[in-house]
Amino acid sequence: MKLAAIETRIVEMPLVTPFRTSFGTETMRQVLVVRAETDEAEGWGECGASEAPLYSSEYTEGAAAVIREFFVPALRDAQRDLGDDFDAHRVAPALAAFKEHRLAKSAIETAILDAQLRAQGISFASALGAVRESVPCGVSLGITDTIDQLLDTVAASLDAGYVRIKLKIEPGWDLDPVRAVRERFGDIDLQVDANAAYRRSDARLLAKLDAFDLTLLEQPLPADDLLGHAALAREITTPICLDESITSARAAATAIELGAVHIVNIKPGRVGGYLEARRIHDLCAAHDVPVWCGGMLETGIGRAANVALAALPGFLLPGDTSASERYFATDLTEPFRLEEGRIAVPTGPGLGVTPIPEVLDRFTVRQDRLPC
Ligand SMILES: CC(=O)N[C@@H](Cc1ccc2ccccc2c1)C(=O)O
Ligand SMILES: [Mg+2]
Repeated sequence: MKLAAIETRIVEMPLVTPFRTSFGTETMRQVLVVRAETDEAEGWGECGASEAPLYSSEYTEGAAAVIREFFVPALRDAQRDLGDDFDAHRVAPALAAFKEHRLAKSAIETAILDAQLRAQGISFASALGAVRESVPCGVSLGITDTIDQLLDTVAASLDAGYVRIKLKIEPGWDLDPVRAVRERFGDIDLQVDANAAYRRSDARLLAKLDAFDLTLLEQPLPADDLLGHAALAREITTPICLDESITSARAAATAIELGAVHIVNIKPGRVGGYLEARRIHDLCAAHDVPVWCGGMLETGIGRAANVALAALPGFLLPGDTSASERYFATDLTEPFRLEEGRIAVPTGPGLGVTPIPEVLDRFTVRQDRLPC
């Protein structure tokens, strides 16, 4: 393939409701959208970073800068050296010298992979090894001002058909909301996500969650505290799921070997792309570790790729691949809809969806075209 240019757009889309987690509240999603222009097709990718480096160290403007200053020149060099052999599988090696910036790397790799697959007429799902035509969907519910507000959002989510409820928790908002949801809704599939808000000294408090028979407790401790998660796993019965800690297949292998994780939340952006996400899926399957597909409040671009990934064999638990309307009144692509608790896997070439030009233009606040 011949990569002619990478175009980056900073897009700002209002969220239908504020999304509050232990690390902050989002009311607008600022997303970096990447378009890869090749001689045969164009491809799309999305960077999961947000305006501020609160989930991880990456943030939207920083991702745009690292792509402009370092990644595009490196892709130019890779094309020069590889000629026609350049393709999406050469992107990660071409960018490997640059440390971290995985969300930005993922957006570039996805856009180039999408262009390649569209040119070949192959869907993302078949390229990744999907085995299902639709995937069961869970929903992630933010921290609310009152328990009653939370119970209303849980009721609305169950009415909408979501098959699993995930509650954000933080110190001071944990046992009470979980108990209230259990008392009101019985034995629904329920899990919690702390986004690293607790410490090892909170083990006795976290052990009290065992009474509520949760499917999992996601990332209770800091991303780099694998030994803490391993110790916690010996003190509580709720299965430990890791998100922020799992930055690569090697990190997943380490966490599994240390006994720090029972279930893995796979987020392609967090691990540098869909190809590494597939490797983590394969590694976890070899260790009988269930995985599910996490979410970063993606637009339809990232959502399409995530739904395809979630259709792989080892994705045994419902993910955070919620419908577009969970986050956006108007999505960049045709909206993803929940049907009987499931979302259909796109079947068209590449991602199978494309941004709607006038919507993309309406939400674009900045655009750069970087020749390769
Ligand atoms: C659906 C869900 O809970 N996602 C993340 C947290 C999260 C929440 C909000 C975000 C806003 C902008 C960018 C990334 C974000 C990630 C998680 O599983 O931990
Ligand atoms: Mg999480």
